[in-house]
Amino acid sequence: MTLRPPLRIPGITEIPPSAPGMRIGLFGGSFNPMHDGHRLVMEETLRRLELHALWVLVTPGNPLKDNSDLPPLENRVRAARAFVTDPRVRVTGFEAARGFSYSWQTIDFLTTTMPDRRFVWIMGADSLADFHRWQRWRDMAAKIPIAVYVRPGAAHRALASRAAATLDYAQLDETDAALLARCQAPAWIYLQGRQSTLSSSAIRASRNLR
Ligand SMILES: Nc1ncnc2c1ncn2[C@@H]1O[C@H](COP(=O)(O)OP(=O)(O)OP(=O)(O)O)[C@@H](O)[C@H]1O
Ligand SMILES: O=C(O)c1ccc[n+]([C@@H]2O[C@H](COP(=O)([O-])O)[C@@H](O)[C@H]2O)c1
Repeated sequence: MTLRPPLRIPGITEIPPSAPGMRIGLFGGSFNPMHDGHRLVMEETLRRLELHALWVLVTPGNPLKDNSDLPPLENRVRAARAFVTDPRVRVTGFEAARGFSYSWQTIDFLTTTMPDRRFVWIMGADSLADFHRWQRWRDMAAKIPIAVYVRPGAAHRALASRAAATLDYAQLDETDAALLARCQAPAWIYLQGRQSTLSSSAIRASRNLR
C-alpha cells in the first residue's frame, strides 16, 4: 500500500467526533481555497441526502495534480474552517496523519474502523469525469455510496464518463436522494440543482492579477 510519511498536526489532523448511526458525507478536496461553489455542494448534499454531518477532507495532495504550489495543509484547513459557518460541517486534514495518498485508503480505513456510521462520498461532476483514473476506483465504489453534484461545464463529460457507464446499474433516481446514505454500496446519484461557476483556480488567478 502506498503511504506518505504521516504528518500529525495537533488540532488539524484529528478525525471529527461522531456517533453510531450517523450519516456522514465525506467531501474531499484540495480547497485551495474553499469557495461558495463548495458551500453550495455542502448545503445541497446535507439537505437532500439527509446527512447528520459532513466532513471536509482537506487532502495533503491530489495524486493526479501537480502539488508543488499547494499551500501547506494547515493553512488550507484553517482557511476552510474560517469559511464554514454550518456547525454540521467539520474540516479535517486527517488523511495526512495516516499517511494516505489515495481516497480508497480513506474509505477503507473509515468503513473498517467505524462500521456503524453511514459514510457517503461527495464529489463535483468534474471529478466523476476523471473518476476512472483514481486508484482502485471500483473498490471505492463498491464500499461507499457516492453523490455527484452538477457543475457547470462538466455535466456531459461526467455522464458520458467511463465510471458512469460502468456503474450505470447502481445509479439511483434523483428523487431517492434521501435513501442514498442508507443504501448498501455500490449506489450513486447524480444531483442536479443550483449551480456555481466558481473554481479555486479562477480565484487564484484573479488574486495573482491584483
Ligand atoms: N463550483 C462547483 N460546483 C460543483 N462542485 C464543485 C465546484 N467547485 C468544486 N467542486 C467540487 O469540490 C471538490 C473539491 O474541489 P477543489 O478543491 O479541487 O476545487 P476546484 O474549484 O475544483 O479547484 P481547482 O480549480 O483548483 O481545480 C471536487 O469534488 C470538485 O468537483
Ligand atoms: O485516490 C485517487 O486516486 C484520487 C485521485 C484524484 C483525486 N482524489 C481525491 O479527490 C478529491 C478532490 O480532489 P481535488 O484536488 O479535485 O479537490 C480529493 O479528496 C483527492 O484526494 C483521489
